[in-house]
Amino acid sequence: MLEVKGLSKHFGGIRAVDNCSFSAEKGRITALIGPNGAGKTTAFNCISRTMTPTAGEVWLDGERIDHLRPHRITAKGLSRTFQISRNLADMTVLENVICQSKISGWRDLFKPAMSPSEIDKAMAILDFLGITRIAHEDGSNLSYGQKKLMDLAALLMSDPKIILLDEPAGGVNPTLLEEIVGHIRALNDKGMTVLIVEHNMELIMRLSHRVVVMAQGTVIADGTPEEVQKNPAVLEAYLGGALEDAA
Ligand SMILES: Nc1ncnc2c1ncn2[C@@H]1O[C@H](COP(=O)(O)OP(=O)(O)OP(=O)(O)O)[C@@H](O)[C@H]1O
Repeated sequence: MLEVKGLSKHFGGIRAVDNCSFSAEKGRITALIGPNGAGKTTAFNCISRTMTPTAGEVWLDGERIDHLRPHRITAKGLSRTFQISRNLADMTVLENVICQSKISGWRDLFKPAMSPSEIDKAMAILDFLGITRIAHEDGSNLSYGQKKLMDLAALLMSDPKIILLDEPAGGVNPTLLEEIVGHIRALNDKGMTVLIVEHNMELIMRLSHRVVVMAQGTVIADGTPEEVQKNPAVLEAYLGGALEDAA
């Protein structure tokens, strides 16, 4: 279980994340939603320690992890994707998957580029995601959606027990979106804990077991998809009524 306690990240006078507490239960899919600028990505950055929090604690399976460096957090079993796909220039998908998964600790940079066991593992992951056909494609030739799948493959190389997905469906066509949903479900069925930031409300409402809602840096609601959809504070935060439309 991932527990976030009193997490804050301030940028000068901007309280991007302000005393937030929530958890992602083991084996469940938890969504972190909220309007633009609510602080979701900043919270992800603090949890995965790509940013140093101003205050607060992050616990993973009873162990405090907020003081650890990102590669140590990955080694503890927490991995994340980024909103913008990361793609290493002039590398194939297979090379990207292996190398991206290595950019976690500087010592790894001195290991041989790709060991046979890593290639086997990466190919098995590409197979699971149904993208072995693009294994030897140049990463820069991929569609936006294929890059999202490549990122997911790189994430799985570290054998995570919890994955943080930052907008996995953003900018993806409807067919691929269903594929990505299927993969997230399949991973969750295998016991993987998922914390997901996503703007696609319809997707969030049918995929998540639990939804945490942020607005202006704070948690304003936390409950089942049905509960948060009816919550007046949530509807107020989404002034356009996007949640009602998704219901
Ligand atoms: N490095 C930074 N320096 C200053 N302000 C920042 C920085 N990163 C984020 N912010 C501000 O913090 C607030 C929260 O941003 P954040 O990106 O975490 O929100 P979000 O909920 O992920 O938004 P979106 O859904 O649009 O991606 C915003 O006001 C943003 O402008």
